[in-house]
Amino acid sequence: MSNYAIIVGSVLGAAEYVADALAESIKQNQEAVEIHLSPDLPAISHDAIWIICTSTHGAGDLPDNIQPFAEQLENADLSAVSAYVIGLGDSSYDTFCHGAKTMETLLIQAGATLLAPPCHIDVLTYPIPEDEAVAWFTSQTSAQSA
Ligand SMILES: Cc1cc2nc3c(=O)[nH]c(=O)nc-3n(C[C@H](O)[C@H](O)[C@H](O)COP(=O)(O)O)c2cc1C
Repeated sequence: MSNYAIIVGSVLGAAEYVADALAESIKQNQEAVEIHLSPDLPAISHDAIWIICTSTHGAGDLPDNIQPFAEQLENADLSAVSAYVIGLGDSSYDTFCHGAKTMETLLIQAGATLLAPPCHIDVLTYPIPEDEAVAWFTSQTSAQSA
């Protein structure tokens, strides 16, 4: 069983790079991780810690690849799930990181526990968002295990 499930929403690949970098960091700590690029709720363990890693496109929309998963969450019971949310966005949009905010709302409505306030990464400030994401995630997991 994986310790972590990274659930990716990406159009152009940046969130996928972030997921890959997070997975590398997790594996270095001898923990198991699965990346879900076409996430499907029944295939994702509720015992793993979920990391939702999504960008925003359109006018505050979720990427197409994660939209079916978002719909599955609408009627789900996630009371056994603990999760982190990492959003990628561009602050020149007034819908900055709305995709990640949508996922946060869905998780909470379904009863999941957020292990930390979401991390919203502005790609204008952090052109290499995976570095920022790994630094944030490492600080969160260190705080949890302290
Ligand atoms: C057509 C288009 C629409 C976008 N719309 C938004 C938006 O509404 N809000 C936001 O925060 N970022 C928006 N972005 C920025 C992307 O979320 C950002 O570039 C992100 O890094 C893309 O990640 P991805 O490659 O994983 O899809 C948009 C980017 C594009 C190209």
